[in-house]
Amino acid sequence: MAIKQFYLYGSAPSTAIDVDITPVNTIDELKRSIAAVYGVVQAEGIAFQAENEDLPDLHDVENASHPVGITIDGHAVRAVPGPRGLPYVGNYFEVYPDHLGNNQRLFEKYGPIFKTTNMGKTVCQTNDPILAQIAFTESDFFSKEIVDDHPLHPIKQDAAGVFLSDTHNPSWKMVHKFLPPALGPKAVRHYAPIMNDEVRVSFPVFDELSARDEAWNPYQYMLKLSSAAVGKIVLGQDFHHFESVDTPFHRLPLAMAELLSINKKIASMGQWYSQLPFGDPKRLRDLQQQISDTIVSSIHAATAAGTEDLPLQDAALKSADVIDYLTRAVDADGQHLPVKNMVAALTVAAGAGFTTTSSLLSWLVYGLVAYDGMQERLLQEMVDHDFNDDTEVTPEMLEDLPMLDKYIKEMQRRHNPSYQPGRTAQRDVILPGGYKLNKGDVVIVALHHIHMNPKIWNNPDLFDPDRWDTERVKNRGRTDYVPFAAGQRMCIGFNFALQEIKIFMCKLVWRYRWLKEGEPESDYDPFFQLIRPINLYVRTQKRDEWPSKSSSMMS
Ligand code: HEM
Repeated sequence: MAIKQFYLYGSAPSTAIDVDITPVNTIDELKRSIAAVYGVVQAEGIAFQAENEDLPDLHDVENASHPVGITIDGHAVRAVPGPRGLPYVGNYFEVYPDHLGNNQRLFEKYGPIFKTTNMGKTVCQTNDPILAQIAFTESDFFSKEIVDDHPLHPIKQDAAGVFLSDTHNPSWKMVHKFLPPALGPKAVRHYAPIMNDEVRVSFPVFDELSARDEAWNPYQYMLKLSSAAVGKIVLGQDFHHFESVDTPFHRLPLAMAELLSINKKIASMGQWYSQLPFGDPKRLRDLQQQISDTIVSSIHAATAAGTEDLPLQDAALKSADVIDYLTRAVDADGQHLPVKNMVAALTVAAGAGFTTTSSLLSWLVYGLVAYDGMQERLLQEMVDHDFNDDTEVTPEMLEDLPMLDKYIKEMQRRHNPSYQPGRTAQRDVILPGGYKLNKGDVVIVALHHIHMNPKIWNNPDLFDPDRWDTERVKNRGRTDYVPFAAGQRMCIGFNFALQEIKIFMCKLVWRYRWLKEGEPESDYDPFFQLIRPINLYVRTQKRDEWPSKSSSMMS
């Protein structure tokens, strides 16, 4: 038996442990064995050395007379760097309120991964696409496990299966079997008419706002619009959001938006705060109950309709809405999704559905008034495709609107609503670059900062939809652009979101001219769980003329 002593370079040689290298025949096999012992994610990054001499071949390692040091990508193995914190609050005042700006500064100072502690919660953040890909891949190394330090911990809910529960919880597998077919590309196509109707219903209100010629805050109305669509398509409910300019919000979207806002605050304040029996934590629990009660009533109403059971894929195409789908859909064993999972999953799908799309729609409106020429180019594309006031926007039409597509892609690069999907180390792990994590450490894939990483994106601050036509962007890496995350726990609603947003944008850009009111404020709301614009005001004018077709389209 050939036993050699190995240690992680960067630690003292006295920490070396015995490893039996008898079964190993090549240097690559040795690297793989060592990777398995130490949890090195990419074995090919391993190199060996002793007494500051490189040991490139197997026989060099075999003949070494001292403990063999292990380096990763030419680096010593090191803890994830980060700023020193203050007692109790940690790095809170260094990160908040401008967490996007401050985290950018920390990436510039510490490199592709850094660690901060805020009020007792410690997370690592990465803006590196390779590290992101490793974290996003459900594996022996990482999983979505919502531990105490995870940003979703205050609203963790096992029964939800999706979004708010651990991948290892059996409810994830269960809900993930039932919910995605209802949000897959085919199912979403059959919701296009409802999406057209929802935006049409909003016209009298936007007409009235245009006639008043007053400045208004688009977020409130985009929230009304996107929650109305999700209310109809996911929950089968009419929220009556567009009866007049001042119609109040339905209590369900209001409760969900408040819940997210409170969660962001609780998550940034730490574990002790979430345990309080009064104040924000109590309000959070009350809101959760209120939302669940409303959804239970919707399920009862759908079940009372007594429709036939159908296999998952058929149910997805024949159901009137997602709630109708879930009450009818049965799996290969003829089983329904249990009601407790149904309530929680519907709550999550509805909440995830409209909070994200309302923020993105608001940024898209922001782009119409902030970025020169965008509105004109989007309108021209519709003119060239023979749009008119009554055009029913179909999924087929959307496939042939490249400007709209790249405008939305660029907006999700520059101002994506979601920014902090977290994954948890399942064992002690050594990442490329030699960064060592302990089991239970949380890595946040900083979506905004990947999208703003100058190593990936030329001139990342510049809003430039045409970059999507360049070879560099077309040939980008798999995790260079991840607005919906990646891997098994990525967004299952992205088909829904993109179709809805495209239909709404077509209709709203066709019908209204969007005008700047003051200097558009690109600042985001630092106290919201998602990135949404704050203090954005616009005015609209109902269009009464449109440009002519481009000359290239005349023939
Ligand atoms: C612009 C719109 C949207 C964005 C940017 C977005 C983004 C994301 C991201 C980043 C995740 C991963 C979260 C994590 O890993 O912790 C996610 C998950 C999810 N999203 Fe979306 N989303 C959008 C719209 C929607 C819509 C419209 C729906 C449903 C109607 C939806 C339903 C979900 C669900 C259920 C999950 C959890 C999947 C799972 O846990 O396996 N999303 N979304």
